[in-house]
Amino acid sequence: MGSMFSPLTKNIGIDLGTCTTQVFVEGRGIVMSEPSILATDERNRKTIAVGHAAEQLLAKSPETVKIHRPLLNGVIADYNVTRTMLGYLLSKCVRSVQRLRIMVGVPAAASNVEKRAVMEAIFQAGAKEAYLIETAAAAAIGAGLPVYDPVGNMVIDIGGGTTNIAIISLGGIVLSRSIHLGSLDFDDAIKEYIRQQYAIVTEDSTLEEMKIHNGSAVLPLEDRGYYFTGRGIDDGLQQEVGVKSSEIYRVMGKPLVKILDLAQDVLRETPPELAADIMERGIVLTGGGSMLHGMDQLFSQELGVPVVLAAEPELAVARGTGKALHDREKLGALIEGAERIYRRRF
Ligand SMILES: Nc1ncnc2c1ncn2[C@@H]1O[C@H](COP(=O)(O)OP(=O)(O)OP(=O)(O)O)[C@@H](O)[C@H]1O
Repeated sequence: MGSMFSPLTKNIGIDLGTCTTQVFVEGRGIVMSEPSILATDERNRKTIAVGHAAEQLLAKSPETVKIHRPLLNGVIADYNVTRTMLGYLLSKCVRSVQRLRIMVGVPAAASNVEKRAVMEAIFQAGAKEAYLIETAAAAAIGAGLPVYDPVGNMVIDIGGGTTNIAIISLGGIVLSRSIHLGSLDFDDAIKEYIRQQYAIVTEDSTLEEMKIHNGSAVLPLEDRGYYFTGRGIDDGLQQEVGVKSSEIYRVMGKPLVKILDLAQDVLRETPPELAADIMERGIVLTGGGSMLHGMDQLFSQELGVPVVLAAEPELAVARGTGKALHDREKLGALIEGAERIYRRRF
């Protein structure tokens, strides 16, 4: 493998997320974090903006612009848009002459077809070598867990559209589960509540802000109000409403319970000697969704296990994919890879 030593080869880890795409370049760290959004001009179907720039267009919502969110529940929903978005984002991170070796995280529940689509998108975006790793394994590595040691490590990665849970030991996955449920489902639960309770509809960005600023996974000590404007369902008029933290806490309970149930199932199925390690060493939470206020406290209370939030939890998967690429010889069982044998133009 002479190419391994080529100075032009760049190891790149990507968290191709439902909400955010993050790029880790070996030697530089996280170089990009952009919303997984692409905008096209409807008149000629051309791409006009990607990431933050596309998000800004969304706010202005001109009629000639169509906004695409090519990922759903952690997997590719629109292949062509994903390929274009990835190619564009990568072109901003690396020089075209560089030989790219790329690793991307995929949920445990991704089908072979879904995995092939990710692999193909990586090649089409310019990679010479493409690798996949389960999202939760990448998160554990990115969070700095001792995944090679003969101890049980448990990680729960709560993203926008998926939650991935894994038990890792001796450089391999002992058990992993994923569910099509994440922090976007908290937004949906709040949206539905506001619609029913106040007969108001509001922007997705407002719902997200409400969740981040006033949401809580545990009963909030201080019941603060969040004031926002929305459009009345009956009269179409703008009106201001205040929603309390305790209301937001209550409506998020349903999706939260499903994530807790999955974590409980995983713990129940974990071999006893590894379960004992986890009871002692605790569980690590990663992913943007884990940053919800009180999430670690809730998991700890309900599972009866110490729980810690990783440092910069939203970056763990991207960091982990990059680190795993560097250690890919050691992590044979954890990753799938292929070298491009044909060249197509992006
Ligand atoms: N401080 C915060 N409190 C609560 N939620 C947050 C916070 N910060 C970010 N989030 C939520 O995290 C989610 C995005 O997390 P992340 O970037 O890990 O997901 P993703 O990787 O795009 O999704 P997936 O892994 O499901 O494909 C968003 O729904 C966002 O609202």
